Amino acid sequence: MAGSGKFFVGGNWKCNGTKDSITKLVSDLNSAKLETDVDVVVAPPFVYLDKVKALLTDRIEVSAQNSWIGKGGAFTGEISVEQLKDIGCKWVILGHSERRHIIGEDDQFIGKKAAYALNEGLGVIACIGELLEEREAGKTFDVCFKQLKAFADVVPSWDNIVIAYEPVWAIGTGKVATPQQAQEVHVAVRDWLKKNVSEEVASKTRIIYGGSVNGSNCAELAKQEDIDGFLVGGASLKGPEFATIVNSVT
Ligand SMILES: O=C(COP(=O)(O)O)NO
Repeated sequence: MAGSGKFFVGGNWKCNGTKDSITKLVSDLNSAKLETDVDVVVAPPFVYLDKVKALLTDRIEVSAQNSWIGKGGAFTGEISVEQLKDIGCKWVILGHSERRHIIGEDDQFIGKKAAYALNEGLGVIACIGELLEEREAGKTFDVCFKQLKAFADVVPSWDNIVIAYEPVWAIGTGKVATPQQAQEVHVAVRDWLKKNVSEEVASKTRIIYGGSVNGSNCAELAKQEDIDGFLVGGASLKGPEFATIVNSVT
């Protein structure tokens, strides 16, 4: 399995940063004291991936924020899994809600991307999560299970998958899910894996939470039994705060 820690914390830098700000952020991350049982991954914008990989110590891996659905070639604007591996990238975030709801990627397209990346040896951070109106309509589990099924139908194995539950209404809003709200969905996801994949996959797969996680709310969330880490957006752009979040999960 890519990464052997019991816990997993990713920093999704999204479309943020400059050469100078990222050099400073990496310097802060390199000097942070990080708990050992946590796999730590940061996902810079593509243009800075190689630079960040070269500057980071081995303690932190890099992830892409997306990858192409197959081999490279005449696909203008796309980045292939082969190219990501060529620069030492070990992970890719797929199915992020911003790619689902802004770019328009559907479940099957995302599932095929995940299958290709896994078959080529990348780890996949597989994102799921409901819209506010879906939660208010009582459809949270239906939405998450449908998104999960689109991965399960095609992935070759679950060994290198981390599931990130990111309620869309909590992303970038400051409206973090309560520990109880997050735990309820994480338990349901683990139960879905047990029923639809296997007991072993259900117990081994790390299920992480994302959506307005910060240095103040991470400890309460991390106490929940089925929260195995975080996928952090805004707070991951601040090195010391991201280190606080990493160290809160053990
Ligand atoms: O999208 C997110 C979460 O973003 P925020 O922490 O900024 O809510 N992670 O992938």
